[in-house]
Amino acid sequence: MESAAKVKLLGKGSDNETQLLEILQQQGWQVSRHFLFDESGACCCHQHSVSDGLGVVVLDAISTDELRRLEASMCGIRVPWVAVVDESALAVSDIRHLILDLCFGFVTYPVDHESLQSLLRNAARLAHIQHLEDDARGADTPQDDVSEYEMVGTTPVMWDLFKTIRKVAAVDASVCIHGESGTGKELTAQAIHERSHRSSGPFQAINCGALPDNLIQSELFGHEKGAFTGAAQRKIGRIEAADGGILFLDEIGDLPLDLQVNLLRFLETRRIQRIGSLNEIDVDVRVLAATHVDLAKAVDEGRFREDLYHRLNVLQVVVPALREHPEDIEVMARFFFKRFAGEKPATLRGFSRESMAAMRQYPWPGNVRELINRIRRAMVMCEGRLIQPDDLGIERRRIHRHIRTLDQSRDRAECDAILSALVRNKYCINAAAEELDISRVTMYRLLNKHGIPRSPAESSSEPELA
Ligand SMILES: Nc1ncnc2c1ncn2[C@@H]1O[C@H](COP(=O)(O)OP(=O)(O)OP(=O)(O)O)[C@@H](O)[C@H]1O
Repeated sequence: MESAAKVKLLGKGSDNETQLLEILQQQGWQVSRHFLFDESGACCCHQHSVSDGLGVVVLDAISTDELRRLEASMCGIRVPWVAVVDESALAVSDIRHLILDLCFGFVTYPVDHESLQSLLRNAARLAHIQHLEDDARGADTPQDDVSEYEMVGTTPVMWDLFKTIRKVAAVDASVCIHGESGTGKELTAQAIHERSHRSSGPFQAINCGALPDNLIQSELFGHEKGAFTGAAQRKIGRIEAADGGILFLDEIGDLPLDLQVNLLRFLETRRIQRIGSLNEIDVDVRVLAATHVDLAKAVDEGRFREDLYHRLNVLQVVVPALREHPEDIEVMARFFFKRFAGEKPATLRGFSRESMAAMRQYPWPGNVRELINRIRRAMVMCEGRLIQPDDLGIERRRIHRHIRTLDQSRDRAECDAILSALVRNKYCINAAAEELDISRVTMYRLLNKHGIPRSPAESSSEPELA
């Protein structure tokens, strides 16, 4: 634990620091003193980091902007931080957050020598067991917890989805689940299954786009031994295996046309014939299908049978894209953080505010699946205490930062309101303007002012605010 006796004292060069330096030296700590910010205003505490010591950060006369830079920098340093702060500064929420999120503890002026000594000793002990823990941690197994099928969402669009799931689960008709890739279509199908009277029966899922044409027939309907070359054993198909339960046909738009005929026949007769068999078998299965393509268009273009479309599309469920409910991102992020907590380093505590802001503004082309992947990777790779935008692989320059004045705050609120209205109205500018109760002309002026894209396709170059 000797190495933990090293203390880095960081501040803006105040007299308080000079006194602290003397106190710490008297107490026997090996102290080195450093400036928090360089001449350009960049926070340089990471330049002075030690992997085996303690950090004392003096939060005297520090602006909101400096706090943000400090937070980002401290996050990347795995040492226990002790803050020294004026009692009055605890009224500032940014300072409170920095202490709560990143510090082991804090002391206020006038500094009580004994309290500081005991705080630092405890911090040093914590650093010591942290090292032991880090050394002991091998390859943890991923933790897929019991809430695997739990759907998270607190926004009106998600409440609508939950309501629809409950209604649809109560009946036995076919359902077509529409939604972009990774939005949660399969999870929706599982939720319908769980809430339906078939919940004690099987849930069989098959991705119609993932199997070669020659295999999908036997995968769906099964085959008898010797039915074709390579059919060494009898195989029960997914439809038969789902007897008494639910068959989930993902990417139904990819089902080859000849198999669409067979599926339609099954839906009409509720009977199947294994390949190579002359017998028909009664099967009691409810079919849920999912698609990320516009099936009605596929019908118009002759790629999907109209009769099958109507058979499957008795009830519809639309799963919203993540960008349509960005307000859910925070709660989802925390949910997935908990789910994969077993894979994270012990020091990692959560997300920085910058990363939360970045996630809210990112367009999420891969939806919830992409959110999960980015969070999971960030949790494994992050070396600091809070996940930063870089850990998530989301570009920092796209994030709204450094708000200094009331005007800038208003600008940001205006920009956020316009973006949300556009997303809610699927980028229909008239509808968004109407919702915001402004004219089209004003809407265009504001779009130009904030550099907001006029269509989702343009949204990869998001606006940047001061
Ligand atoms: N609302 C949600 N709450 C919690 N987890 C979710 C939610 N929506 C989706 N997920 C998770 O996101 C991942 C992707 O969901 P799912 O596989 O259901 O999407 P999908 O739309 O079927 O994808 P694809 O189009 O690729 O088939 C899964 O791990 C799922 O558990």
